[in-house]
Amino acid sequence: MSTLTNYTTLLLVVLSLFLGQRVWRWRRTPFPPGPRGIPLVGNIFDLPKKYEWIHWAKYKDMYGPISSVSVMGTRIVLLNSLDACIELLERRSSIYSNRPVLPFAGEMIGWSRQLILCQYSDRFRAMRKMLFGGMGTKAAAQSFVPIQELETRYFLLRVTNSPTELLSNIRLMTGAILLKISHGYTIETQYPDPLINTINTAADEFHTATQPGAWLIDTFPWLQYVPDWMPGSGFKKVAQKFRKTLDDTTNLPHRFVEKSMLDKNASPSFTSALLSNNLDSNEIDIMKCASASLYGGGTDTVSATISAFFLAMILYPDIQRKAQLEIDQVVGYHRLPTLEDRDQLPYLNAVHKEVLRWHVVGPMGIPHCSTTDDEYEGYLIPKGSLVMGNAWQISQDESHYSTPASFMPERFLSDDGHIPELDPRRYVFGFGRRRCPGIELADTSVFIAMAMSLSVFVLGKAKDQDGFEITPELKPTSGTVSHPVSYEYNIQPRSSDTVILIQSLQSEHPLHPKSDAETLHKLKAGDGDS
Ligand code: HEM
Repeated sequence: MSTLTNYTTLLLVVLSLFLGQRVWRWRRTPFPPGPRGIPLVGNIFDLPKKYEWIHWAKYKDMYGPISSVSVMGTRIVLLNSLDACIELLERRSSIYSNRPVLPFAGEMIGWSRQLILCQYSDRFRAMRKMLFGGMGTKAAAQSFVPIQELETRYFLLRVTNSPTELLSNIRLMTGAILLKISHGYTIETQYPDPLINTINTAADEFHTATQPGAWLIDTFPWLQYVPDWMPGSGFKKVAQKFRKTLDDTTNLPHRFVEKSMLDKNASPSFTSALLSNNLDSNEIDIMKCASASLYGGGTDTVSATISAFFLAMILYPDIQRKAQLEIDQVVGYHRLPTLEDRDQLPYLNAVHKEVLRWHVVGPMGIPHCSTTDDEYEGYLIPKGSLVMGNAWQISQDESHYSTPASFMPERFLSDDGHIPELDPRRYVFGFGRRRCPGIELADTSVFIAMAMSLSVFVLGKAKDQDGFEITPELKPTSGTVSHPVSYEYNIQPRSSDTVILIQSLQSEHPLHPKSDAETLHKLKAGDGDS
């Protein structure tokens, strides 16, 4: 008994010393600098309403590469240098790989089961492992190149037939590629595809559900337990509706693959490859969410990058011509370029990098969340902080880039002893264990679209009613994924040779391949009956 008391006393002494030391540290170590907040709500009025990355980048001049604000008790840490991003989000990734807990979007609707909001856990690791094995390496991604090349050919045909629909056709191509890769699903191109409609609705609902401050339950999580009949509990109905859409985006395409495999007509895909491995029910659930993350993570980002590429070609016709000349010299005039030509197209590779740097489509990435207290450069980063790396700031950093405001692919070439500047793929895909799992697919999809499009089209400025050229501008939209605001353009076949080349595609590929929309409709209807 007395030994027990001694142990207890010892334990209490150690515990109080430990706590005392922590409180002492907390008192002594300041948070990363930032503007002074007001009681209770903190810096809520310092949060930017748009162009977050430009707003936060100004903090670098004011406070240095690491700064912070506090909103309703949560510390938001802003990293405005590549070194800080690498040190915290990569070298210390065991601490900085969580995502914020969002009671409404994450728990009530179910987004925390999907990769994007999944906590750093076994489920997260299992999803990332499946994605890495299925497409994370160059060799794995290689197996999807035929799909990317075929869908890009369809894109060329569609743009030729309806040149005013360039931007919507970019999105159609990207969606078609990703659903073919994830589930072997062929989208409908003549009327709105039912699967794409459902996924787009889920994306809109995600946006609504994750609006900061829009849902009281995110501040007071106990509200989820209020009974349905209570006034003010309408958010529960909204959550139920959004949850159904989210479940559909995960379950419907999965059932489509199961049915195609049973009918022995499944196209090879990420899902069908994993399903052949006799997974248990937990692994199947994880795999469904991993597959669903491909369209969700890839469509907007890849479309925005390709759209920025076309805009750059309109604004910089000399660069367009130089890239076309390089393609002509390597590929000739009688076939389309393929991914195999890539190593022989250094200038086009440089244009690709410059597009990624010129318009950073995920300028602030997705917030990481820290799981323990940490100290960096003499500042305390408390557990539960949201940590964001400003990729846009890095893209404009003069210590990495000469004249960063200019569109200058040459900066990435190694001709005549020139040392290439920092490859933007180092930071535009995020950092550490949360780094984008679709890098390889994004890299090849964008390159193929650039090479094939430049080989057959010439991009130029549109003209107004009086015949004057309209010069578009790069105006990014705000938000997690930033698109160039839509712009005017003129797109034409490059020459009579390219007209013949495009016509030959028409005879090789039907413009409207038979889609899987009908099967999906049936699966959806069956779902309604059950
Ligand atoms: C140019 C195209 C793309 C860009 C610029 C991009 C960028 C990013 C960035 C910045 C992140 C956040 C990383 C972080 O938190 O540190 C991310 C995450 C993610 N990306 Fe991409 N991405 C692109 C294409 C793709 C593609 C093609 C896919 C799927 C095939 C994809 C799937 C995802 C997923 C699922 C996540 C969440 C990862 C996680 O939370 O663990 N992305 N991406």
